[in-house]
Amino acid sequence: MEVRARAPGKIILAGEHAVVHGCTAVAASIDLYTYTSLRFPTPSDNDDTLKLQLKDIGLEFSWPVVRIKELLPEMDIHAISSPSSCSFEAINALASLVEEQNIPEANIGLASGVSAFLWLYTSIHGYKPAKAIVTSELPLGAGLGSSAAFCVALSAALLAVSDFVKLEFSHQGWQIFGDSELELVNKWAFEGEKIIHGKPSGIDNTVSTYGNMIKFKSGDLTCIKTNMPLKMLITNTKVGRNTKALVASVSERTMRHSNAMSSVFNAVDSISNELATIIQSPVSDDLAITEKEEKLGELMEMNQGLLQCMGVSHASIETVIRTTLKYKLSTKLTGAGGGGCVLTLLPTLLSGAVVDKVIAELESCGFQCFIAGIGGRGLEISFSGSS
Ligand SMILES: Nc1ncnc2c1ncn2[C@@H]1O[C@H](COP(=O)(O)OP(=O)(O)O)[C@@H](O)[C@H]1O
Ligand SMILES: C[C@@](O)(CCOP(=O)(O)O)CC(=O)O
Ligand SMILES: [Mg+2]
Repeated sequence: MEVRARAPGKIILAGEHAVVHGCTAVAASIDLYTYTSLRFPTPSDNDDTLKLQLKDIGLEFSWPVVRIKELLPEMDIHAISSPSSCSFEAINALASLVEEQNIPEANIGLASGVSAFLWLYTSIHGYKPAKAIVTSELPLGAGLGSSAAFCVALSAALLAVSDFVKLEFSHQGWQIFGDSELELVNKWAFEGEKIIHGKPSGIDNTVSTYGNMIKFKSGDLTCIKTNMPLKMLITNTKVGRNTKALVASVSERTMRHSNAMSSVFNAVDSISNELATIIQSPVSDDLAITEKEEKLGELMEMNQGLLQCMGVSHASIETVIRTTLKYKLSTKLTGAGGGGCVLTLLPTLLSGAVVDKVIAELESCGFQCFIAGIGGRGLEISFSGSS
């Protein structure tokens, strides 16, 4: 039997970074997914390895399970229901197991993802041989939450066939988990995110697990019901960056200027709350929508200014902002910044011709533009083959 899971990426409409420091943020899932499949070999396969294939990247990693046993301490399988953090010793052991795979220098960013895989796998299935295959529609390391989607899809596939979660599975395509399973997936995915991000807020794994649009503060989520159409242009600057390093740099700035940064974070908190209120308030007509869009655009610009104060903007992001401003459109970075993806609010009454012009101008700078569906599905799983 094979289990598959898919988990969406996300955009953050307001509050990235500040959310790591306990402030409110607003995020929505997008209709781009990371897929994982998991299969255990049969005895006749005579295969005693754990394999991870990153299909679209064209890389495959393989560890004899005895090698994993040598380096990683025995997991307490009863701890599946209460995920625990990876110890310092385990982090080092994972790093050794990953190092032995000689990841090409050009893909070295994947090392933390591979460590997270090994940690999640061995925590849930111990030293059992298996093959996991991962593919993703998300750009990796671009602010759209690929790390969280990876951890959520992986945790879900692993838990779906664990002794702990006994699922009534049907063979009818994508299904959703119950509330308690979703909660457990989200907790495990958060542990995986810690390995990749260092100090995640948990917003990315939460929105990837539950989908929709959410308001998130200190681990608590509130579902936001949107009362207006919301269209965002996503521009990938294609400038590579690393969330862990950016989150750490904001924390360092916070240590240096704690009062000033706490004012910056408080301002972001107010922006996120106001943005959520606007999105949820009822609309009567086109004029009301236009007014709301103007307010949202202004809040996005204010949030971008504060992200710049935190030191996470980038010349490429500023280029997108300048370009879209020529068309009176509001833009902010999304995710950790430092490059990666940028959001531009596309008002309902904006003509298709103008949108095409903006996209053409941005793409002429070497950026890549797309419009994704926002606030849709969260995690889903499916089974195939005989059990
Ligand atoms: N499909 C994947 N396969 C393996 N690792 C992944 C995958 N998706 C994400 N990752 C891991 O997450 C890292 C990117 O995460 P991050 O820097 O947080 O950016 P983002 O989450 O915005 O894409 C990658 O460098 C890799 O380690
Ligand atoms: C910067 C931050 O707020 C979002 C990071 O998102 P991404 O990994 O860049 O997609 C960090 C976090 O909330 O964990
Ligand atoms: Mg991430």
